[in-house]
Amino acid sequence: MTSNPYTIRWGILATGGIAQTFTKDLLIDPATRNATDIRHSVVAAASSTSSDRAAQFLKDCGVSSTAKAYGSYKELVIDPDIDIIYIATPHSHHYQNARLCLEAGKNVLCEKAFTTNAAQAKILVQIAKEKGLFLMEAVWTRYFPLVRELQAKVQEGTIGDVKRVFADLSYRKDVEKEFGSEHRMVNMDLAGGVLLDLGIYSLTWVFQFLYHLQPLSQRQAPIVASSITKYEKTGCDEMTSIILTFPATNTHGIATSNIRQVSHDPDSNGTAGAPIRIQGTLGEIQVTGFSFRPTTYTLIPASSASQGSPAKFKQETITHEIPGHGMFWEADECARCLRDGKQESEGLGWEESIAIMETMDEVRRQGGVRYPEKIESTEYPLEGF
Ligand SMILES: NC(=O)C1=CN([C@@H]2O[C@H](COP(=O)(O)OP(=O)(O)OC[C@H]3O[C@@H](n4cnc5c(N)ncnc54)[C@H](OP(=O)(O)O)[C@@H]3O)[C@@H](O)[C@H]2O)C=CC1
Ligand SMILES: O=C1OC[C@@H](O)[C@H](O)[C@H]1O
Repeated sequence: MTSNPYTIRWGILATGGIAQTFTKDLLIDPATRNATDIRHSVVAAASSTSSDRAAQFLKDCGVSSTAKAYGSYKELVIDPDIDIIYIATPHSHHYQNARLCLEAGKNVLCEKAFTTNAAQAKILVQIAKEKGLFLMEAVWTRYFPLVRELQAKVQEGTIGDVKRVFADLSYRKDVEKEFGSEHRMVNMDLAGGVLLDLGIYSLTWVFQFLYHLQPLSQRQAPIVASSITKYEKTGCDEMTSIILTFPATNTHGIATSNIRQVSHDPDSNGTAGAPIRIQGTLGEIQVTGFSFRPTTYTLIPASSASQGSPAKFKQETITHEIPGHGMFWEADECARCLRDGKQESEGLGWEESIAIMETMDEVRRQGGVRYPEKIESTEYPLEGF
């Protein structure tokens, strides 16, 4: 598009699994996804463990040897050569880590779930607002072209008036063996549990249609009815089932999640039933595969006999190729927001991130899941982070 792409310089905070996946995606030439207006440069990484670990991380990701390796997050946030920091620590640490970055004047992309609770999210947003900084929750799925395409179809009325969205994510096969009682997925000290880790994707599918279909001036958080079953070993939430009612449109979202695989196999082509169904008066859209990394959807018209007026589309299945893991699309969004002087993304604005955190607070309240005081706290700074 332009001969002079806008380049942003990333600092990576933490060196675990997703930090590596994200960093590798940043290094993929944006032209392979037809993005010629922006570029990404990884200029530093920090590990709370040691600078050697940060250096090894950079090497493993294939980052240029000129990038800096820090042995603490505090050193990273004061590096003047960084435009934005990507936070990839466990949920329990997001509030403290994001606040550290914002207080130091850095823009932030923070992994999901944004924080452990809405009170923490509100404080981060307030600081970003006051300091004129960009802040975004890294719900990468929102920025997939496939999702944008579906949002446009729904907004155009392709499937009529949308009434209901079903969304499920339940897929781990051997939980006790894989996670035991210490892994961040199930560890209460790290804000583990299915809701903040996987349930947030089910909520994302519900929100990115039903929250957005509410007229802007009447946009409201949903009414929440939910149930939780706990994981015996740690007391974290293992299965969550949520019914959301969006009052401005009287639509319902059913968001379910389980750490364990339940019925459908997202690896399959959807023969056991699509985990995502967006249902309208003229038909529905079914999305198959892992709901956090969607590749395929099917448009299914309702039969005119049962619905009165016929749908104007034919049944069709569409597949999108992903030239990498797919985390670069959220990074591209950050680059464009910084270039355009925006502090928040329209794909997932502050108000919506807070509304989702409030929904998860309410689900945890209804199901009796509370994290240790230290990680629910809004106190800052706290020892040990
Ligand atoms: N978007 C997506 O697809 C995915 C997102 N995620 C999200 O990313 C975040 C991190 O997940 P993931 O990468 O799987 O986690 P990992 O356990 O693999 O990595 C977390 C990293 O955080 C740092 N850390 C700092 N303090 C602690 C602590 N007390 N305990 C453990 N780690 C600590 C460590 O890096 P160091 O030692 O270098 O400081 C560690 O390597 C979570 O918010 C998760 O929800 C996870 C997987 C996929
Ligand atoms: O965000 C995520 O997406 C992929 C899952 O495997 C992972 O547990 C989760 O954190």
